[in-house]
Amino acid sequence: MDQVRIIRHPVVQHKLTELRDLQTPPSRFRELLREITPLLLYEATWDLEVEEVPVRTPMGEGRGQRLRGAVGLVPILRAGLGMVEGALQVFPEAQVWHLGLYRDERTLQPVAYYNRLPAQPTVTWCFILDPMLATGGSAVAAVDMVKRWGVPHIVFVGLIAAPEGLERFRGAHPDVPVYVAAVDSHLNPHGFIVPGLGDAGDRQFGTG
Ligand SMILES: O=P(O)(O)OC[C@H]1O[C@H](OP(=O)(O)OP(=O)(O)O)[C@H](O)[C@@H]1O
Ligand SMILES: O=c1cc[nH]c(=O)[nH]1
Ligand SMILES: [Mg+2]
Repeated sequence: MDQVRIIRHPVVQHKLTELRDLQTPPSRFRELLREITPLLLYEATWDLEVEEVPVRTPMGEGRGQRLRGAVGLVPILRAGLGMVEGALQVFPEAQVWHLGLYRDERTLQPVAYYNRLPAQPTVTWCFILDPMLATGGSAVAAVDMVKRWGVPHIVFVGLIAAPEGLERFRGAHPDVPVYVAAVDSHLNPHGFIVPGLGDAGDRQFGTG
């Protein structure tokens, strides 16, 4: 399987275009991010395992399927926070484990500032949520942390990736699938995705 999947669904692309638009204010940006995340997860969850179970309907006995294994959502602060609510609509019982990473503006290296993952893994599947994969440093660092935690199945779910970042990510974690709505042209000299959408954290929270 190609480990990078671009979700080209028309509804996803419609919402992504509004997210990119510099006129979109933070309130609408947050709403769009909440709306688009379940659509991304729909595609990113095809490989989840199920088990056959009996089900009693008002009309009698039937057979059904139930998801197997606990799901963890791992938003990368800050921007990944905006994807949590939409992801919880898909997995209301998921555990949410936050990772705090920011990119040093000068070196573009990720700096970890929050990680309360317990010693032992508590989930089987882990969906790492971050709208932007630019140089790939933050995504690689997040997967490093989740792998050290010991989760067997890890998937990265984002909105926009840069080709440079995807190459770096594939080099570091070829086993981890990446689902995004777009792969853009390139990174500018400051490490921003072009055309991208700007700083996803600032656009959500009205900062910067
Ligand atoms: O692929 P990279 O080059 O590592 O860049 C991507 C990272 O940059 C953004 O976070 P940022 O550092 O702006 O932190 P913030 O979400 O707190 O604004 C974004 O949400 C990613 O985490
Ligand atoms: O374009 C970019 C690059 C990194 N982080 C963002 O939020 N946007
Ligand atoms: Mg930011």
